Amino acid sequence: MLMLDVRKVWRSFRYAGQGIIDLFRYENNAKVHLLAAGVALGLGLWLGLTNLEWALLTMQIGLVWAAEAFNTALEKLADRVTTAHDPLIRATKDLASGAVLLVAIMAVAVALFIFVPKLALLYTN
Ligand SMILES: Nc1ncnc2c1ncn2[C@@H]1O[C@H](COP(=O)(O)OP(=O)(O)OP(=O)(O)O)[C@@H](O)[C@H]1O
Repeated sequence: MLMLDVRKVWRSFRYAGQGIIDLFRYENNAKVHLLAAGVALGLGLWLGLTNLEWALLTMQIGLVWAAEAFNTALEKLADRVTTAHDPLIRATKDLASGAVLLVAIMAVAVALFIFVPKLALLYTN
């Protein structure tokens, strides 16, 4: 029978929340992404965005944070496997951080598409 264990769901949320707190508390790159998101949200509030632009911006911020979280998780797992120099660990970590970089580049591109025309309009009027 379909029975929902609400306490288990709540516990999972708490663990996930702790993961998010740890991410922004201990990971330097995540702090950079947090700052960048703050700047983008501030710019959005200042310049005024459409619902679709807010949706795109929010999505990009979420994607970068999630990629950073996955990257951090993989790094920790890799360090558990070995901290000795290892070509597969190097490849794993480079690929994971490459994924973050890809998403971050796309986020910058989306931000430019949204903000540049608005800033141009502001400074040409
Ligand atoms: N055990 C290892 N063997 C080989 N190369 C490694 C190893 N650990 C780290 N590296 C190399 O050093 C880089 C940085 O790894 P590190 O674990 O220090 O992550 P970080 O400085 O937190 O990087 P990131 O910016 O991706 O969060 C890796 O991308 C990889 O190229």
